[in-house]
Amino acid sequence: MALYQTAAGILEKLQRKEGAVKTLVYDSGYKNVRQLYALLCETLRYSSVIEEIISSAELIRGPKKLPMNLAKVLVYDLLFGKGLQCGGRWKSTILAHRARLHAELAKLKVKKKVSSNQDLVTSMGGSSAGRVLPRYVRVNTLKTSLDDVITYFKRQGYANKGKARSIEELVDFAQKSGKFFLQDLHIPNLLVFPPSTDFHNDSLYTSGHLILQDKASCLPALLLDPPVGACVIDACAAPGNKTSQLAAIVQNKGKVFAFDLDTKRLATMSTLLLRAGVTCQELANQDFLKVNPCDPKYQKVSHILVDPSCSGSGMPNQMRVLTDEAGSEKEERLQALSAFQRRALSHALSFPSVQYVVYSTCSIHQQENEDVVKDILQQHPDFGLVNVLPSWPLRGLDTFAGSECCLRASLTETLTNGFFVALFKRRSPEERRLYEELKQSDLHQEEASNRENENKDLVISDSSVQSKRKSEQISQDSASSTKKKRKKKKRKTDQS
Ligand SMILES: C[S@@+](CC[C@H](N)C(=O)[O-])C[C@H]1O[C@@H](n2cnc3c(N)ncnc32)[C@H](O)[C@@H]1O
Repeated sequence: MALYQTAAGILEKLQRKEGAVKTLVYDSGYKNVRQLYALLCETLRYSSVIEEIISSAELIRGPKKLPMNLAKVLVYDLLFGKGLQCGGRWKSTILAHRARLHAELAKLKVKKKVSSNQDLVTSMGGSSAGRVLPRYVRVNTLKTSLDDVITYFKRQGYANKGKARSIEELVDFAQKSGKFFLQDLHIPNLLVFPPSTDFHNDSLYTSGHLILQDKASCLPALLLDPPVGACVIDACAAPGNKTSQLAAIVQNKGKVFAFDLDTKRLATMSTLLLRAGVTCQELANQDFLKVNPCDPKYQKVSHILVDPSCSGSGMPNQMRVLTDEAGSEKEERLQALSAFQRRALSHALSFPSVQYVVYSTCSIHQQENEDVVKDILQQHPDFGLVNVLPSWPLRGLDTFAGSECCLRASLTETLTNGFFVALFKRRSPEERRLYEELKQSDLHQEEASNRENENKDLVISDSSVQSKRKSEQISQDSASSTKKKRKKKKRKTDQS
């Protein structure tokens, strides 16, 4: 029963906005973190279906009524999960209603004209456009190679369907079930399996040869792309999936300094890194904002990954919780988060030798994404954006000139969790000179058109359009100048 009581307690905390699912799961002290997390994610995904069934089956009526959140997790496991796994006093209550609950589920399917549980969730707004995330599996090259893993899966009876050519192909693939897999078209060393595939008990997963990581969350480390032997910082690192990816990219040779404020998450991270064969890390239970950039220890840090705490609104199981928040509370929370994100990103850019900084969130909110990037670019003219992965279909929202250099990810467009990534590069002295010149000429232009406007009211709209065009040009010029330099490197990423 502890499983269901703990899960119900977490659902309550989520409703009181006391944290994100993952954090609350880690904080609960429940031993089987994976089991608890899976139960919560699925209960949240089925939430509207379960609520409707509970209501029509009149499950929580009467004097000794079952608490709503406990009812939700129990009904989830009875109808959609592994069957009830407890012997507590509420089990008999639920079992007494079993036939009625199944009947209400069947009625609801008829009403919604669907036959599968997944279609029912979709029809009730639980998941976008009937799209389901496939199972993404990153091959940990610290322990094995892509070829060896492919050979292993073929021996296990999985058919290799080759490399995907388009996101549409992945979408079709994700509708299927069976023993086969594809290689991803954007991320090298990423395999894609049908959604129902479960590797939690697979020996390659338990031994750290495979990392179960959403495709979008593989982007930041991939785009940062530190060279072998580089000195890297992972600013907000736990539970460490991106740290292990960074360690694989530098081939365990340089150094990965990883910081996190949360002791429990850091402990989980230690286990994850040990299992993944990471040896180049230095973990610190420390506030990244208090790390001294001038400490000689960080003198050689050339690449920094900033993946700070965010609303998590891009995670499918979080969407409902966030959209249910009252407007003003949501706004306050977003403001607090984006203030921290600005400080963390700005702090990263202040390290004296840093050349590249990648910023990412699993949020869909502009306040945590484009707005943060725009402000930071204004505060740090010595950095510009790199136009990463040109073949990626979903770009930053058009809120500032150059926002198309950023990447967005979503279930409907890229078949991933909702995500955002921007890569900053320190401008060379030549790029900085060019940038200042263009900025200066833009200011002159603006000044001239302002003076003109004082005299001629009628040309106001034309002048401001001209001024806007010019500022767009600046960003494109600086983007294309950095783009040329990165082109060779990024072509490699795109092709692989
Ligand atoms: C989105 S999670 C990071 C996920 C991680 N990058 C990964 O891929 O596994 C954000 C992390 O930032 C940590 N955090 C929040 N404020 C921090 C701070 N001031 N300094 C360091 N870490 C912080 C949180 O504890 C949390 O673990």
